[in-house]
Amino acid sequence: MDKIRVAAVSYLNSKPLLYGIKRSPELLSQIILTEDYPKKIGEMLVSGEADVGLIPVAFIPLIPHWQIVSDYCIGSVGKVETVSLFSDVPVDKIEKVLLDYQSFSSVNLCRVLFKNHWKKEVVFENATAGYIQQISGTTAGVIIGDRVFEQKASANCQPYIYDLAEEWTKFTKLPFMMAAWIANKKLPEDFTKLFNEANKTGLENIDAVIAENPYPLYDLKKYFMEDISYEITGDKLKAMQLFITLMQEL
Ligand SMILES: C=C(O[C@@H]1C=C(C(=O)O)C=C[C@H]1O)C(=O)O
Repeated sequence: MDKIRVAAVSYLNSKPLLYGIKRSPELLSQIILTEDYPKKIGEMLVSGEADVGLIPVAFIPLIPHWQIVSDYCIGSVGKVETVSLFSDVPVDKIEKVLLDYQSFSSVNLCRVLFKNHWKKEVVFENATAGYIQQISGTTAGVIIGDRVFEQKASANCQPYIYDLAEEWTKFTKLPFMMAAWIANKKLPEDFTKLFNEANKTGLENIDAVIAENPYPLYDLKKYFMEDISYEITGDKLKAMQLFITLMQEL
């Protein structure tokens, strides 16, 4: 059989899920693993360049035969820390929002929140690399992933930081699921079983995952154990459905 092409998010939040995959010779002999930023890997699943990916759930409507293939995801219950809207002014004064080119879920989440939660019209602009320098005055910006920690630590960090996962939970009383392992075709069951077990290995060995990824800007134990919520639950699936519905109404 051809190797299964697996695409994963290259951020810190995915390290616990990838830890066991990278340590399973049986799995590694069956796959080709690529790591990139979330929007890129979502596009790879849509175009058929990958068979399974830890992709932003906002891509689901673009994948006809999508299926979730693991019990684990990149999710949150309230605050997540790394899906943020940075601004010089409070949300009611924002006029324009630069949307992170690396994201597809959080940028759509931001639009859903402006319309339904903050009930405020603003101009959205799809940003390109370097956009973080343009966040200023009434122009805010969405930033996701490790760059949020960098921005918070930088001398020119904005005074207002809205955690979009927390705002979603305030709005819906639900958790959130930004990304999940999604396949664009049916995959062999013995593969998905092995894959799921490998996902769990890192979550059961968080100290080893942290030792392998030293990070000076944030407490990764808190990040992996309290901020990111990795298990897919009924409420996360409910949140995903609601999010996709609201996104399609934009
Ligand atoms: C919590 C996060 O969730 C991420 C946000 C995504 C998105 O906005 O499309 C996709 C994958 C996740 O890695 C993060 O990036 O820190």
